Amino acid sequence: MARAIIIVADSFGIGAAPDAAKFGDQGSDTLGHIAENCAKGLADNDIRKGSLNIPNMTALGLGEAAKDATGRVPPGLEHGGAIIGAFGHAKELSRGKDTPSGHWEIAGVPVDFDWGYFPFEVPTFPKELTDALIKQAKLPGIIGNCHASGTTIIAELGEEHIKTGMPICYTSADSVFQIAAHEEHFGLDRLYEVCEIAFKLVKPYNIGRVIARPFLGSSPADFKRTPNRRDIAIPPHKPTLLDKFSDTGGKVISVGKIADIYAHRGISKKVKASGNMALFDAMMTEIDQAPDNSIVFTNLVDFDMEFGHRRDVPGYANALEEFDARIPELRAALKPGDLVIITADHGCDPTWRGNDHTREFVPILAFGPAIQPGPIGIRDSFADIGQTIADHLGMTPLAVGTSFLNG
Ligand SMILES: O=P(O)(O)O[C@H]1O[C@H](CO)[C@@H](O)[C@H]1O
Ligand SMILES: [Mn+2]
Ligand SMILES: [Mn+2]
Repeated sequence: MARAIIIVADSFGIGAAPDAAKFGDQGSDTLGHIAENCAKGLADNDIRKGSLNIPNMTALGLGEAAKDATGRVPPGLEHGGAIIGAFGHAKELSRGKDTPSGHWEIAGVPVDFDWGYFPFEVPTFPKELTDALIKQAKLPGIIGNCHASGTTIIAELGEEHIKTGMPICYTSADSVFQIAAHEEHFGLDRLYEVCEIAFKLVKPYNIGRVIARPFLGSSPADFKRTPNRRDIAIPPHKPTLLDKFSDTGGKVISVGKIADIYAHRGISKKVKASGNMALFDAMMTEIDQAPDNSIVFTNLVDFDMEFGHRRDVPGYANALEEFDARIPELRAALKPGDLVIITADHGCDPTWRGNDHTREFVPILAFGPAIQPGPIGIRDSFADIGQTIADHLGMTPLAVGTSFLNG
């Protein structure tokens, strides 16, 4: 009688990874820098104030895990009482610090090859690629053609896009080709269709994902991306925990963008919602209904998309506090054979230069009625999470990773 609940707080790193310098990320620390800013009163706004207030994750051992990762407990996360979770930190074996690499590694499949990336120069996309896209998708042209933050480029080019009908194509330090277009003027189905064409065209460049980024509004003051984002992703190169578990009759319930990230492989049910709290609500409903022998797998994307990439420290702090406040509700809903793991897929330090991810350790906070609390130390791969879940669910061990249950 067992179930597993995985929650990826997207981008919630807890300190620079040993190989962070390779990425220009030495010294990055998503949690630590947020906590420091909060403690100094630099993350006060209308919604939140003062020190980072996340008592539930702190009681699960987050401060101690951060201390093991960086040498100090982030301010506000000191904990006097007993720690009630199994806690640790994990480094990433995969070569990239992107979302698919992090998630696939969590599910036992580290990414041991290099994704393709587009160069920082402008135009960023090869001419053959954009020419083919314009021709095959019958477009009047494209605009953007650079590295950009999605919200900034919509503000800059949204009006031109509406006027000309040319979609906004951009990329980031991730292996992505993103297309932003107006849901009404350009049309949502048309955008999805253009993305499908682009997905075929970027294959030779080894690009991991094409992402449709629809938006609404009439001027830079009110342009807003809608929840109709769609990721078209390359499937994992080897069977993941999800594939193996589904193959043996287990049920995998995706909440949020999990299904997209695994290219819909090994998924039994998909639930979507917009915003971390709505995703949490959806997750609670699924936990309530999920049968024995199931995995409820949730990605909370706002941490990354709304706050990490946007370099919004108060926003990130508030999102952590909102999430933390719901942990008692989650604990109360657990059944005897449940294992919950809270983790992340990479960092995205909101105090860091630029607007990209940061190469960091991720936290592992594990708990459940029969899970022994205490340190699980530094883990050599995110794959230890998948292996632990395989162990908990009584599966044949995965090829990569070491279970931290009872040991
Ligand atoms: O700036 P936006 O469009 O949110 O892009 C972000 O979202 C992409 C996919 O998660 C990443 O590549 C990152 O750059
Ligand atoms: Mn991510
Ligand atoms: Mn991201």
